[in-house]
Amino acid sequence: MFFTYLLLFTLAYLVAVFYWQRRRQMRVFKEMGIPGPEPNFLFGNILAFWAKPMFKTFQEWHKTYGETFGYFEGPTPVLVTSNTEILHQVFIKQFNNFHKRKLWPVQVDPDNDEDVHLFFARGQRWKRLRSVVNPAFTATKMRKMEPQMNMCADVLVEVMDKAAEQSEEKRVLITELFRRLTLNTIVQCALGIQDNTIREPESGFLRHCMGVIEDTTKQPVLYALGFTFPALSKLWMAIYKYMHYIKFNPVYWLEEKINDCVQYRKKNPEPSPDLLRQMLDARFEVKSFRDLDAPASKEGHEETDLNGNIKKPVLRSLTENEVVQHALLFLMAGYETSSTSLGYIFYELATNPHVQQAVRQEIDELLPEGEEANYDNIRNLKYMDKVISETLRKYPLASNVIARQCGETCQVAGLTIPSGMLVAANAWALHHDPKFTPEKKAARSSMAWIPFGAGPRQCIGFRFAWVQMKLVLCKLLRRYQFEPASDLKEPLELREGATILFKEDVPLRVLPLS
Ligand code: HEM
Repeated sequence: MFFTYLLLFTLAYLVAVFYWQRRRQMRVFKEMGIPGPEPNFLFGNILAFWAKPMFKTFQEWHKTYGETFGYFEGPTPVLVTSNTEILHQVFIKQFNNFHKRKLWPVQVDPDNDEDVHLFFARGQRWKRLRSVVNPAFTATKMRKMEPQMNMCADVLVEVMDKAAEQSEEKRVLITELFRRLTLNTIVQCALGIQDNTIREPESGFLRHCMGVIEDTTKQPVLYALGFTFPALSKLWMAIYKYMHYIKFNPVYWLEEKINDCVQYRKKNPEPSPDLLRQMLDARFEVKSFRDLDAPASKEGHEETDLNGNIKKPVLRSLTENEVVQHALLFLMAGYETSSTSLGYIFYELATNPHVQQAVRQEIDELLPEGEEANYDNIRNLKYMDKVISETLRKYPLASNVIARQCGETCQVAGLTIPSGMLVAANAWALHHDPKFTPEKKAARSSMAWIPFGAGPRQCIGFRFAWVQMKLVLCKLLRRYQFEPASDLKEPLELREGATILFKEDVPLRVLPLS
């Protein structure tokens, strides 16, 4: 009996200590004078995202609490803001102290795991990876990849013709086609594989990439536990891996394909413009990534810190595992974002025919007599640039990843941000703020338009995506008139997955121009 009482007393004591600690942690925003929704001591505010997607919840909280507010993911405080001064400080000026991305509760350990790529890496490791991968995305490299992009767009036209012919109304579900196009393009440009995904909806690459994306939304309970008890992250990751051990994980299929490709390319080292060749040339035979991150002083080392200020050398090389992980990252980061963006652009063009006509007119004027669009001449299509910018302003589809974690406690625009706090950009509220409409573009802050994030960790594939979108626009607008199909639902209904995308595919009429 005594032991039962002792056990009950100990349990009650531990629960009380836990409760008291959580309550103390959750006072942080009140002490800073920052408003926000009342947190539950166990989950914080994450249950709100079960009822409504995060990007919509942020917009509602923005209306209730103003441009800067705080909430909790389990015990972790997240400061959400659309204040351009705070964003500028965090993403650019004080990047040295804010170089860490927001971590998800179930993911690899960014400091100790071999399988970490650029997206999750931090500190010197991130700097090394970014400096190796950056040269693969220069203007010169994009110019070399453009013929591949154009070839993929040609196949898209062939497939679109067939799809339109199958219905009397010439109705086509465009996002499914764009997904196949952008995956095919990235497989060719990143891996150098002549894939046929656009023609084959059942392609292995498409099925497995979609499987990975879908998987990010499939374990809400595991994710909730991860947010609530972040200190047990290794346990959540082990459970996640076990679940995939008994149920096939589509990532394994992709890793195997990429690994085969890496082995083949190592044996056949011909020069090629694809991203894999660039990374293989920077491959270095070491036992562990730690040997590459250790400061060294040999030739080829950078001598700057994360902001490019203090001297701290870093080796410009990748391990073989890092090459595979980056190839996988480019597939995943590149195809879904670009296809969803194209979906939004064509939806907007179909529902705003005068804008569609103006883009077409600009193409006809600047690329007369059917001159093929290429990397150099598409730079003159300035109205098209505006249409893409404006669409991404309306729909900042990758907004949920634009966040940073504070390293050491510091001052940001008059606020004391404690170590470990997350700062997230409220991109939807920011982009829809009447202060920052396109007409006021000249006067607005550079932080008012952030669909690709901001600062040194801004999207590395920005130029790749932009060139691809412009080439596709040229190809399709010269050939077709786009109109809403009879069953197009307006306004668009959106859902949140890895990106913010359409709840259902977008049906448009694709009418060949005479
Ligand atoms: C329209 C298409 C795209 C959009 C809207 C988009 C958006 C974003 C955003 C918002 C971020 C986070 C930036 C930040 O935290 O400041 C990001 C990061 C990243 N994106 Fe993209 N992206 C697109 C296309 C691509 C493509 C085509 C690739 C690769 C081929 C790519 C590769 C990456 C990588 C590797 C990162 C992580 C960079 C780092 O942490 O250093 N993205 N992207």
